[in-house]
Amino acid sequence: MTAAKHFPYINSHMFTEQVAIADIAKQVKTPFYCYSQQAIEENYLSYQQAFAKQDALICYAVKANGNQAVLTTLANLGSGADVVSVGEIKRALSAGIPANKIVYSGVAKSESEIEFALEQDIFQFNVESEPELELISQVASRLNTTAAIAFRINPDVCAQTHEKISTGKAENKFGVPISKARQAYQQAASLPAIKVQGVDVHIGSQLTQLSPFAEAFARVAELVTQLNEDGHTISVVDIGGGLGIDYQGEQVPTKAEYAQVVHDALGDLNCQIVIEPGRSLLGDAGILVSSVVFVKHGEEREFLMLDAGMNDLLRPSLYDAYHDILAVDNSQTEQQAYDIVGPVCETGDTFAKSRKINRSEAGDLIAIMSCGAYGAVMASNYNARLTVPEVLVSKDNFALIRKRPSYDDLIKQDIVPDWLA
Ligand SMILES: Cc1ncc(COP(=O)(O)O)c(C=O)c1O
Ligand SMILES: N[C@@H](CCCC[NH3+])C(=O)O
Repeated sequence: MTAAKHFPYINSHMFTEQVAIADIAKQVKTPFYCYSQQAIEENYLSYQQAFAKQDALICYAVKANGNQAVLTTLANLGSGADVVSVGEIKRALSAGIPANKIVYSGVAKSESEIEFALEQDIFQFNVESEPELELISQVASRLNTTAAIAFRINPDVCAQTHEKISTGKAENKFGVPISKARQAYQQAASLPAIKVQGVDVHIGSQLTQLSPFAEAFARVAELVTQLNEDGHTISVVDIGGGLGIDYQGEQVPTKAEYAQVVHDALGDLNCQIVIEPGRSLLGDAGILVSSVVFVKHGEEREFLMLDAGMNDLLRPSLYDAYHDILAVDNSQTEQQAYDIVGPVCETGDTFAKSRKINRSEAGDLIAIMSCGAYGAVMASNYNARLTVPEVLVSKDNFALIRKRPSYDDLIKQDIVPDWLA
């Protein structure tokens, strides 16, 4: 829903100062992802404004959209990065995000990944288990350096979101149980090459209620007080990401309301607050543009067959996620209910069922809305389909920010052993 605000020119010929989606489609060919630079900037600035009264560092969650042009847009605004792999550290650094604004999350960091992060001297390791802590201590000792750490605490709070993207319940793989946290910090303080710096929490993604945040942050606040009493110096509280966006008319909390909850729970601790937003920075800033290949009159349903598939945008198949779907040209106003599907050989390759949109025909352009986050990054080559290009629109300009690879590139990734040739 909200994405429509950033792409007014999709459904209208009135906004001629903007780039028309149809013009991009002519040059780039569908399917392609299209992002609005202005929307990304607006979203970042509204976070900055909401947290202006707190000592806060925004560390964009690179996993939501790791395109170098997207990262550069955020780096230019002063953003840090929340990363989960060496690949994401390299992407962030290459976009100009300094290492001292990088926090590193993830449940299974390997020795070589830890070594790389230490060599870059990142701001903080968000440690998710005791064995990980021990490995970081060993590697840091070997490199004769110190690792600044926070434990990611699992507060056992229900995030009231889809179960596949809920991370803060006791049964989830993430973090150290809050009941074991003081013990874990004791261990950290006793290990060489470790500097205890912060406490981290992230209870899930696409949260549309503030109460789970409030509950988790209250538990963190209590823990920070206890840890300080235990003799540690906690100077950073990393509150993770998770603020949801409006996909289907949901009433989502504003960034200001979210910041108020943070302030109410953590404001007295005298800590720097790290925020790791992903979806709420990128989600409504991107769309997937596709063409209708065929309209098929099934026995029970009308199918709109698109050239984009589940390999390009996995969210509807994986989470039954709702995305608004619009006809790019709205000169036809008659509505029709369609099952909107892709070309992949799976019944699950369905973007929407019985969805009413403008009556469409083969060759028409269709926009799938609000897929700037967890869209292109989750794409695959399933069915030997090429990953789709990405485009960034800025005022009346647009630029290709990711090329469509060739089939040759795809085929050459595989190696046929000599004995088969
Ligand atoms: C540790 C961590 N931080 C930040 C995020 C970003 O979350 P979101 O995109 O919901 O803001 C995620 C993803 O859920 C995450 O796992
Ligand atoms: N991939 C998920 C979000 C996962 C967040 C990662 N911790 C989505 O598309 O909604």
